[in-house]
Amino acid sequence: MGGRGRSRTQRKHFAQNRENNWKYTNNDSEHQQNRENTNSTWKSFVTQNLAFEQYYKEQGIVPPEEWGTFMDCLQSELPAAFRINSSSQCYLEIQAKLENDFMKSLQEEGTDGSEVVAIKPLPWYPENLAWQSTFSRKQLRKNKILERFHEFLKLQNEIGNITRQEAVSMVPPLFLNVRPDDFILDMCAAPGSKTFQLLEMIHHSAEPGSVPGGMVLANDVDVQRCNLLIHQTKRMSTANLIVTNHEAQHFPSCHLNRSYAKGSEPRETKELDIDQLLFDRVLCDVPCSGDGTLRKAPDIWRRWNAGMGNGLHGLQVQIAMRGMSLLKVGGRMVYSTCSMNPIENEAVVAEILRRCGSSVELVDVSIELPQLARRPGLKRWKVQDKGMWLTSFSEVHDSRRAAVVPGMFPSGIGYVDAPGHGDGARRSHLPDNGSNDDSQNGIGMVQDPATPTILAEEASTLPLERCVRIVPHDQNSGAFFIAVFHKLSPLPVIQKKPCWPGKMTSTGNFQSQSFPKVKDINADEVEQVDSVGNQLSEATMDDADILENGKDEAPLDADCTKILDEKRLQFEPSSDGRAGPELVRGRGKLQTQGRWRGVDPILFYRDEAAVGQIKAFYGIKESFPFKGHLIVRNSDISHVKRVYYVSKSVKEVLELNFLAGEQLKIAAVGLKMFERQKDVSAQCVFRITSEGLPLLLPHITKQIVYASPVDFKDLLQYKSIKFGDFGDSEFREKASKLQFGCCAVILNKDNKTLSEPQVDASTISIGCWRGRNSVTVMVIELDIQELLERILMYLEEDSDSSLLENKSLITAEADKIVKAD
Ligand SMILES: C[S@@+](CC[C@H](N)C(=O)[O-])C[C@H]1O[C@@H](n2cnc3c(N)ncnc32)[C@H](O)[C@@H]1O
Repeated sequence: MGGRGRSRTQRKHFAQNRENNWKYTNNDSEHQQNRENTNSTWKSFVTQNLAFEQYYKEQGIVPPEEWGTFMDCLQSELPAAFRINSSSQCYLEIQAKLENDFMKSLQEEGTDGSEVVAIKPLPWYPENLAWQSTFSRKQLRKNKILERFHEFLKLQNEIGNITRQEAVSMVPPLFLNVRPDDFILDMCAAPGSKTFQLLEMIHHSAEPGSVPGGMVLANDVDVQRCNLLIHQTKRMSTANLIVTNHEAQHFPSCHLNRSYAKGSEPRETKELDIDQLLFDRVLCDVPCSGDGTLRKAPDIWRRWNAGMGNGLHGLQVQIAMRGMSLLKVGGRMVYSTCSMNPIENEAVVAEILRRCGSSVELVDVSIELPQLARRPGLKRWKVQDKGMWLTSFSEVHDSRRAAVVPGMFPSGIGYVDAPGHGDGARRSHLPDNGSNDDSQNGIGMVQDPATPTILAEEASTLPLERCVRIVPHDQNSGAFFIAVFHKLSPLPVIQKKPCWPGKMTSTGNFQSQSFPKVKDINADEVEQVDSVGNQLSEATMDDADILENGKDEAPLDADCTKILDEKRLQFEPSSDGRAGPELVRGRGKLQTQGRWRGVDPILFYRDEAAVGQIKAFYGIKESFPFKGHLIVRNSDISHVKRVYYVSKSVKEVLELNFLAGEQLKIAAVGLKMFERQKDVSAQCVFRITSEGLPLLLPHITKQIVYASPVDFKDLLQYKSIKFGDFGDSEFREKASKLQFGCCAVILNKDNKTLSEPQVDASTISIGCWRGRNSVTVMVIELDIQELLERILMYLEEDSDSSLLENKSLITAEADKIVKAD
């Protein structure tokens, strides 16, 4: 399929098979025409919504002369985009394949005879790591000519070498300026594409076998989506991740509390580096109406209404405020949505600035990512409620004050009902943020109650132009909104202003109305929350609050490893990995993780004998931080099935969490490094997992054997080979001298004589099982397929004809696997 030398006829056929979704003209009548002839693949969806058009025209999110182009773009399918995982072993190979193979083979001939680029790196993404094609995902699936490229994307995505992700969704993590040692909180993380990106960033420059100093704590309220996130991030094989399941607006504080340590199992917590869980970077990619994804999810056209954004504003403010309180001084927080609605964007940013006052600044990022086309944030907008346009809170009818709050308006100014209200009497302003009167920022614009209110259209005096708006037609993408905050000092004690539905009384108190299950974010930080004006301090969470929050949460299926495990186990002899904690639950015993019922526990693995046996069997070097870094998820230590490895950073957070009374409800943590095997003849019952091997390999001195390219290929192809059938006598001899049990087979690319194990970034290795008479591969089919393809590529470069003879066999094997998948 495909290939560099594709003929002209093929190219024309290819051109006819796809829509021309990269060419736009500026002629408006043409646009109208285009819109009427909505492209065929979208016929099943209505791609119009008059309320949408009326709303955004009125909000002025693009100038009137661009409206046609904007709508045309929204009504066309989104080009597919993907990111190369820079921490993957073969990311340079993937880059080379895209540049040297697909970029050329997918080129299309333009109408004027010129070549049109079909895939290209996104110019604003560093190091050519992100790519965009001119085909939509649907076209990739359906178009025969794109089949080879599509198969490539699918395979690399599953393995974790690339992540298919909408281009603009890659932007927020870039604005976080992540460093390898950062502690990062991803507050609304599922399904996890940005979490994956954040992990890539902290792992980017890590040497093989080294663990970066930072960590990512990825949180989501939705259990099912949390499971997706865990599945997604498993492809990363990282020891630096914790996944939690909380409402972000109530994300717990973890404060060192020595009293919790009493009576619990002994922990190595004498010297904790941290005594409070705060983060260097916080990502608030909040739930939103999502109309920036219309090109990818056209069903939103049908569902869209202005109320969607209004309904989310309060929650978005709460989540962002909680994020801000968990951010370290000097840290950066990114607030983002895939919505175009100013109520979910600028209005939220303005409210954060008003609440945080001079503790926080909105960062001007105009010189960052210079190639990214963006527009400044809006300073003026209106609120639409029940079809009515409102320019200030004074216009909100009493009966609607539960739904429309002052913070939604550019000034953020609320009003109290003055005597005589209802018959057109004057209204006076309420203090917005008493202790943060910062006229430069436009904060605390408290008007003299005697001054008559001017009901002119409001404009914010906050520097909202620093926000980043990405509109679809600037670079043929989805729409996104991003705001970057810098925390300058601890959050001040401020007059708290409610943002949830409610009503101001004439005494200035706020009567909360129904906003079920959503407390004000600052509730976590104040002693009493029932009226405006409570004291706000830095993050402290009352334990009782957490218990209360936890009560009605659904039990979490913490063992999300099972999706992948089920695949893996098909090829792994004697594995008892299925007997996970969910089976224990099946027998009627509900696991508990501290205070969290239905969640598998987190325990440091302190079985000295077992840990010592693992260490001795694989000859794990003293220099490798091992003891104290192992975690199990089963309270019955005698039945440990999986052992997870955690980085120093994650270890610290876990230890702090224990000392804080297990505030965090942890769904997944660390890297699965060992798994128990049933084979009793093995000296060590724990095998090294495929995901654990790359990290451990540079640190083990035993159970390693080097294989020639031919023997390595044979192993992958036949899965199990008797000692006598290996071609290389040295390998045969060395393999037969290994102890029974798990071993690592390393590809000796150059057939060198190696006395010492040598591991670098290009080392290819697989986990195997040394049985009585044979060696058996313990790798899932998908990885086998990828490895076979890489070896094929390597053989292509090699001039040894005896190796080349095997090429067709390998290709056939790889094809067989693709088809079976
Ligand atoms: C825009 S999506 C996040 C996308 C994600 N950051 C990514 O890049 O893959 C919003 C997420 O917020 C979650 N969510 C909704 N309400 C939440 C809350 N109160 N606390 C935490 N997460 C919430 C949803 O389950 C959803 O997964």
